[in-house]
Amino acid sequence: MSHSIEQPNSFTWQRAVIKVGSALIAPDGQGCRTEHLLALAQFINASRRQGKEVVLVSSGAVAAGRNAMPIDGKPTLAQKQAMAAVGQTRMMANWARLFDFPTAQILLTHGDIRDRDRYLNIKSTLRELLAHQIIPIVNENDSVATEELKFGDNDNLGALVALVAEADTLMICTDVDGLYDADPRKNPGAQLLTSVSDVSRDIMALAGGSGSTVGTGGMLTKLQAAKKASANGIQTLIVNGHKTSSYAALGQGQVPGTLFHPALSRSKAKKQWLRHSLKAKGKLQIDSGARQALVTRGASLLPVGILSVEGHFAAGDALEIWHDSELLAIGLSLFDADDLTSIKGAQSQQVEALLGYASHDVAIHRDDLVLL
Ligand SMILES: Nc1ncnc2c1ncn2[C@@H]1O[C@H](COP(=O)(O)OP(=O)(O)O)[C@@H](O)[C@H]1O
Ligand SMILES: N[C@@H](CCC(=O)OP(=O)(O)O)C(=O)O
Repeated sequence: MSHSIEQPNSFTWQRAVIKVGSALIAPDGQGCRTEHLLALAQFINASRRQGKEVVLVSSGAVAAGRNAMPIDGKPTLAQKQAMAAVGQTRMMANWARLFDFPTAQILLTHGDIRDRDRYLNIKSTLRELLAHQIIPIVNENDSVATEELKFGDNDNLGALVALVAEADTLMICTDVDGLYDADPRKNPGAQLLTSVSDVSRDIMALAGGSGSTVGTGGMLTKLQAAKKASANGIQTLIVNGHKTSSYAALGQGQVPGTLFHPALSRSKAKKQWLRHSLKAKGKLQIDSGARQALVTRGASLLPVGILSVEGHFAAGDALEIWHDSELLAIGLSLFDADDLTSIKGAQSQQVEALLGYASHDVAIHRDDLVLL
């Protein structure tokens, strides 16, 4: 088996997606409480003071809206969607009370992340919010996403958000200490696994369903999320959000639950993705100043350094970046071929006038660019 029962490992992180399950928001299965969120909010505050960045993925809309719509028996899908609509605002108000900096709501469906234009917009929005020290709080758009409410879960959403947000860490806060070798609610002798290096079939087979009335996926969706994150160079932690000691340990760089190691480094994962999963749709020639900025400063590519644009491509497509006869880098363009041709060589402040609309001031953001 590829797992081990060891002493807690230490770990470091810089940008985390923290996923908070319904059980922590609504411990009684309905309404919204702060009981289990205070210690987490303090941890987030302290982490931000150290310059770390956090995106929250918060469940709990359905549970938070449940007592506004008393019904007999199991709610129908439409009733759950209505509960989510009521509960989402309550849940956001609950979070806002815990932070002394602004919070922002982002509601997503899986379809939004699959659509290239929407994906780019989500990415840019997250980037801007983080740059302005605002904490994005993401949830599924339950009221519009039929199949998401039926099959969707915020653990897998958390992994996708970690990818879009370029996070190095996914922390899943739940009501259990981590991954056990059997569901601890049913097996009192179950052992906690502190470190998992490969989310193999053996590991997947350990997962049972949700133990609470409000949780959606149980341990299985957490393992799916960890697998996805790991394949993209992101580490995942499952921690018990019911225990304040979890956050104290995290604050000291210790792992209080289960740590899933990334399968490869983030830069390698990104390089593989850009190199092998995406076919370049165009070519840019850049000048020596831009080459210098990319290579020595890891800077974004500005329109001013672009000498020529070749190919038919849309915003979001991969482009090769050349300097003379040297293939330097691959990156995702923020503009389509026509717009990039119009703004090549221009100063960033001229972009709006040239295109006729306000847009990005870089052509390829440094996070979307790998040097070869
Ligand atoms: N192997 C396992 N190890 C730990 N917990 C497990 C395991 N299998 C199933 N579970 C259950 O998963 C639950 C957590 O998932 P869930 O109820 O969906 O929480 P959340 O609302 O935080 O997503 C635990 O309370 C536990 O009963
Ligand atoms: N989007 C739903 C929660 C879905 C979900 O995955 O819940 P959970 O298993 O508690 O993380 C809501 O806000 O109620």
